[in-house]
Amino acid sequence: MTDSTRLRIAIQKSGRLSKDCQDLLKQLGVKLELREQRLIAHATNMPIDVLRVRDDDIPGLVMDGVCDLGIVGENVLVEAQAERARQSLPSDVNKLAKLDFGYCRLALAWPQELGAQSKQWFEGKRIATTYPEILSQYLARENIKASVVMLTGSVEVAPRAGLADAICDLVSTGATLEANGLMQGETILESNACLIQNPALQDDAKLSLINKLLPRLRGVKQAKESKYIMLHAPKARLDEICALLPGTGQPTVLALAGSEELVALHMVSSETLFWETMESLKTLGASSILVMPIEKMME
Ligand SMILES: Nc1ncnc2c1ncn2[C@@H]1O[C@H](COP(=O)(O)OP(=O)(O)OP(=O)(O)O)[C@@H](O)[C@H]1O
Ligand SMILES: O=P(O)(O)OC[C@H]1O[C@H](OP(=O)(O)OP(=O)(O)O)[C@H](O)[C@@H]1O
Ligand SMILES: [Mg+2]
Repeated sequence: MTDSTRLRIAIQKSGRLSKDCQDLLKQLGVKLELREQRLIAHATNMPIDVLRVRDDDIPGLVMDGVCDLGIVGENVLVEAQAERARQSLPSDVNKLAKLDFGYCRLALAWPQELGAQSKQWFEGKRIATTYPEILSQYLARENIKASVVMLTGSVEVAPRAGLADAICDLVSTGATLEANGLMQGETILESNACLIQNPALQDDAKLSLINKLLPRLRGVKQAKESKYIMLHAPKARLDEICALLPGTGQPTVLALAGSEELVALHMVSSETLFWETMESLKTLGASSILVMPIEKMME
């Protein structure tokens, strides 16, 4: 029996988003005992239950209020919203955050041997996809009359199998398209994993728990984008050195024992192109440069 007073979060059970979702919950301080066979995991330190389901089911579970929160790819969310709106089912969610994993794009592709094609080529063709709503909306927008062949997986084999002339599927590195002799065309949708909430949620205790988790989520994101930097710098070039390291707050400048010209500088920086920056710092006279990852941050 599940307890309806506990915040319910739906995540993908096994697939591309599962590990990132589990890691994120851990970084947010949610302690879970995940057992492979269990579809519900109870947090041991917060009133949170995690439901582990197929990703396609996540938007509906959140829209119907079965779960309060969900983590799902925007591709699946947009498709479910269009399908449910057409069936007059609840299709609203509050998008609380775009997450920094699950990046992919939904794109058109066709057999490589046909070479480059314009949009007009799709007229009268059969296009295989797992995203019939998004594809149909695109075709209507572009005024292309083509038929949509719905497949739940292995879409890339459809042209070779004679099921379709072209496909509309997810692409990340492009390796799957290449392996299947397909050429990538226009991107219809760019997608990331996102955190969604049931818009009708009114339970004060659950809302305040969400309001506690959201700053932590921002802290995790900010920590990933930041580095802690320690270096020795000539006093005379301190301003130039700091200018190379955009960051939060003021740097800490400490005296170095036995040195008149050098100081130690510690700071948090959002600079990411680190090898290039370190080389520029060296030419300004910096030495003993250490760059360290930050696990959590709260300003
Ligand atoms: N190659 C990729 N790189 C990054 N993210 C991806 C990639 N392919 C898919 N995704 C994202 O991850 C989500 C889950 O992908 P996955 O392939 O695990 O789904 P699935 O096979 O439909 O899983 P399920 O069994 O849960 O229905 C996709 O909806 C998309 O948002
Ligand atoms: O451009 P790429 O980096 O090759 O990634 C694209 C592939 O990744 C996803 O499938 P996944 O590998 O998750 O397998 P699935 O289709 O069995 O879910 C997607 O459906 C594509 O087939
Ligand atoms: Mg799925």
